[in-house]
Amino acid sequence: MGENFGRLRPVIAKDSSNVLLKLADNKSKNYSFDKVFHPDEVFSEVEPVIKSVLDGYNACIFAYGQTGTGKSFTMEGTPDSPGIVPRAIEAIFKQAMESNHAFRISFSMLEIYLGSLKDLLVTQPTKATDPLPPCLSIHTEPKGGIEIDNLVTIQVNDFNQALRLYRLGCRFRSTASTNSNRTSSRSHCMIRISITCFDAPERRREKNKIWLVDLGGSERVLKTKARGRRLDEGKAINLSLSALGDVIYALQRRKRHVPYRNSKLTQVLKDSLGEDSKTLMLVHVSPKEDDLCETICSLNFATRVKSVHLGHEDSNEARDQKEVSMKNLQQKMKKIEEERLRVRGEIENLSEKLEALTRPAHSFQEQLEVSHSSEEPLSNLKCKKNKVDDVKVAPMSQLPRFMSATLCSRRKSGIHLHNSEGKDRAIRRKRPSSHRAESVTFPVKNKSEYNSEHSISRSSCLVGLNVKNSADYETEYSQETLDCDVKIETFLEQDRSQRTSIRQGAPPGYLEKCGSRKTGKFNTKKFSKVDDWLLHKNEPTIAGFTHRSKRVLTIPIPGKKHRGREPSTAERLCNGPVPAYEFTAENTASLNKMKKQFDVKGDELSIPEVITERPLPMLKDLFEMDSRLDFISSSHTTVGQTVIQMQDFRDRLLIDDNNTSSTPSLPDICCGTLNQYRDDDELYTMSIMQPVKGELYCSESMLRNGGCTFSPSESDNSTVGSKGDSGVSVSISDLDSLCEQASTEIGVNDNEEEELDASFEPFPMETRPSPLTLRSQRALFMNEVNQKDLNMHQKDLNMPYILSQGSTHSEGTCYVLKKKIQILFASALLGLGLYDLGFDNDFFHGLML
Ligand SMILES: Nc1ncnc2c1ncn2[C@@H]1O[C@H](COP(=O)(O)OP(=O)(O)OP(=O)(O)O)[C@@H](O)[C@H]1O
Repeated sequence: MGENFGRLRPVIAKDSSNVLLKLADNKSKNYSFDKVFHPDEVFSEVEPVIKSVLDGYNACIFAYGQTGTGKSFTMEGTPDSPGIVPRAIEAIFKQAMESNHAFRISFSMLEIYLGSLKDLLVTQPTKATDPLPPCLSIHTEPKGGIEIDNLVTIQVNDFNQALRLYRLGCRFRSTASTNSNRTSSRSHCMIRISITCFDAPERRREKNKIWLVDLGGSERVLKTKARGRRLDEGKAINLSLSALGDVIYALQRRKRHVPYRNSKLTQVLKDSLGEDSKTLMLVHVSPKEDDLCETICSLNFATRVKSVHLGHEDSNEARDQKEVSMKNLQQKMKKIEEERLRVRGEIENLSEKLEALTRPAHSFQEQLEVSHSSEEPLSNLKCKKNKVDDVKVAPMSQLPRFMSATLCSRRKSGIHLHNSEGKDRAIRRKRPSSHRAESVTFPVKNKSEYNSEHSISRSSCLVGLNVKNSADYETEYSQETLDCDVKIETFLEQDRSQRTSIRQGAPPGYLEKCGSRKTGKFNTKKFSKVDDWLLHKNEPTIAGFTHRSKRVLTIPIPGKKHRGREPSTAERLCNGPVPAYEFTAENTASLNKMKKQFDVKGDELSIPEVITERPLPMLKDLFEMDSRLDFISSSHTTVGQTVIQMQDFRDRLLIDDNNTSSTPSLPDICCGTLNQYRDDDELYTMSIMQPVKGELYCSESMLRNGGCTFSPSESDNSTVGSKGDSGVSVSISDLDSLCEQASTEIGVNDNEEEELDASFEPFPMETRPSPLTLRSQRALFMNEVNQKDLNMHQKDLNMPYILSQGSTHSEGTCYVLKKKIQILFASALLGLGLYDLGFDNDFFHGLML
């Protein structure tokens, strides 16, 4: 404050942030600031800025105000009362010392006089002969920093060094006496403290600086009445202050262009006013009433500077634009997500379809389940590898062309082609009109109209192929057979002449010599052929049956009660003990007869001479020992996964002669899959359905019912008893004839038969049940049972035992059927590739013809 205060108009500091300026007696104006300082409180606001400088921020502290208002006094102070500059320098060194980092502090000092930079640390020439100091120029570094070329920068190690330099520079400042201030500053004095710290990554930047600026005072030329050089100095100061105001205004309005280059002052302070710099402006005002206008201008300028918010905050407009852009992006993301989910769903659906199409078949049974019914001409000639009836396969027309099943893909995936109408068909197999056998040839009932030969692989997947011309598919079939180890051949009856050329494993001419089914002649030559075939099959060509020739069938002698646990199937297969069987007193006599007949002296009756003396038993041998096989009780054998139980077979045959009145329980006829029915020709046909759980029970009822038909079926309830769909039907008369021939050819003498027959009670002809009543117990729940039939079936439940072993050859049906069971049993023992060892095997059928 100068001494020429004149008349004062009080500037009232209402509180620490508001200033009330009395404009007139009844008029005043209020200004709000961050802080209204008491003289002793000024530096308290400077210390935080100093701390930011040590943290790497650029900073600027400048004093602004009317001339003579005490700016230089505030910044420089006095020796007794140091101003902002010395105290700031002192604070910098103090905080640097307290820091863990090592700082390099440099000191520079210049003034902007008449628009030019003047280094205050360089001795100014006093004579014309003195060399001129280097010219200072401002340039911008690549990183945006402002550097002043040729400016003397002196590294200072402590506060005193810096203070001496500062005082040295102050001595060169341009000052002059004006009407407003005897020691008026005629320039802008700028002190730069540069700080460098390399080992502090947490600092904002390695090298930063703080400007301590004592601005020249704004002055009104008319009031100061400056002339000449003073006037020029005043104009230059006002001009630079105006440029500073413009920069502040541009920063306040966040204009894209900030006019830094309008003055040297703003150019030098460019990197210390904007961006992330810390700026502290000290506004000085005069208390004099005459300086009211300058005071108002200074306060307005301070208010504008106060409203400047540097940094990267967005404007409202930019914020709105960002919000709109964000919403648009969110909508796009939502659409993309929806599209992604949709595509993912499609991919999953296609994957499921692909998996269904490529899923391997679990068993041949599944293949049968999905095989075509007889609606398609050749459907039952083809095997299907996969079960696809539950899978909805897209029509071919809807699939891309590249996804259309090729022959190879069908073969592997089990895709069935569509019928001629192009409809998808859930492939179902009813009773086949053809038969399958493994490595054997067999006749097929002439039901379908196809007349070509086809060899079908079990592992093939040709079920459902709408084969119209066999010639077109012969290549396919031949290809299929290359992939499998078991070949299945199907033939039409009228094509038997061609069978020898394509069958596998069977000796030539085998089937040609078989008797015709229709003739009812039991041509036993086929047994020899089968024997030959068995010998031929002795080669271990079928996995799992290479040791079958070593099997020994041990039959427990009746009367011996075997104790111990129930043997497992494996044990039974390995000649283990058969399940315990306790004979009653009624059959003891029969036992003794049988032991005498076979000259058995031990407790066990075995047939090693048949099975062990030869690599493989001959079927004729089995027939020769048919009576012995009658003793087979609960014998089990397993081939593959199928168990055949000759359940209670012996019990039906070993009835004491003296106990003819006994009424043994009706034997279990078959497992729940057996059905019988009567057709119009009074053929009593028995259909043994697919074994349930792999077990098949053979029993007496089979013997009593004139014929049997063993054929595969897809389910328990399908086509049972339907007329004409059985593969083989044998009339009673035919079977009788067959039985008679068979008993003769296999060498069963009359004496033996009579002896055997004597042990059984013949079933009186008058009480012989009608074919209908011959339905078994098990057939009750399997057949379509009406109330009428049910009443009749009640009789069946208590039906007396019927002689199974033909007492006369006229009732030899039982005999032949027994033979068939024996053959089945033997086949199971030998692992003759019976398909699942159900009675649907073609080998068995072949033997029946
Ligand atoms: N707070 C104060 N206490 C005592 N004296 C003061 C104070 N403030 C300023 N003065 C005196 O007022 C006179 C003018 O002060 P100063 O030179 O600091 O003003 P200025 O704003 O720097 O003027 P100019 O802009 O012309 O340089 C000086 O003689 C100074 O000693």
